[in-house]
Amino acid sequence: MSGPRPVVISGPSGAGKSTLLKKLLKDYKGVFGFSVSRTYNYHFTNRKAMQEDIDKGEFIETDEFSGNLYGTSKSAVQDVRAKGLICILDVDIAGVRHIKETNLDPIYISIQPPSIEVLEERLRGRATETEEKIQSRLEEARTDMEECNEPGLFDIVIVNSDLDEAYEKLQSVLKEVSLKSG
Ligand SMILES: Nc1ncnc2c1ncn2[C@@H]1O[C@H](COP(=O)(O)OP(=O)(O)OP(=O)(O)O)[C@@H](O)[C@H]1O
Repeated sequence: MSGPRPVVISGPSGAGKSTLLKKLLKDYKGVFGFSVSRTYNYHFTNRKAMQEDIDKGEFIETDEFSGNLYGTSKSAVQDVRAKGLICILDVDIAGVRHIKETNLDPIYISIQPPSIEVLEERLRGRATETEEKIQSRLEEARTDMEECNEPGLFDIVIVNSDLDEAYEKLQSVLKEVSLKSG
């Protein structure tokens, strides 16, 4: 498969994934791409077709919302790659494990907060979540912070303490493994 390898970005909510990705997209315009999610509504035949594709393992992630099924298919990721763009996949750790079972061969990067306390501050500072949501995110973060060090799961774990330093690291990892291969 020609084209640059996709990049998986994972890590707890509030660790700084969007902040880092935003900088990356601004500094490297036209280098990155996102796979377009396919949406199937409640219409029976569409939904059935999507379910069949899910059963065949064609999707790397799916979600259901208001009776609609959403998903990112493997072919959508390959389409981005075929265009010579680095496909960014922002997924949770379950998504990482799922992608490992495919032949997509991405680079796996985990973005971690320096500590759970700092993460909590950032989540509160962002002021986008209810208290209940903050608590459930912190709970999920504890698991994520442990699992990210599992041998072989991520190619690199970047601790986002100082934003500029974390961004430098992210760029250098991408330059080493992906930015050059397009
Ligand atoms: N290095 C940093 N130092 C201080 N604040 C930071 C740093 N990185 C990100 N932040 C701030 O922390 C908050 C959470 O960051 P961000 O929204 O990028 O997280 P995220 O990982 O994308 O979360 P989600 O998965 O919920 O989208 C934001 O308000 C952001 O401005």
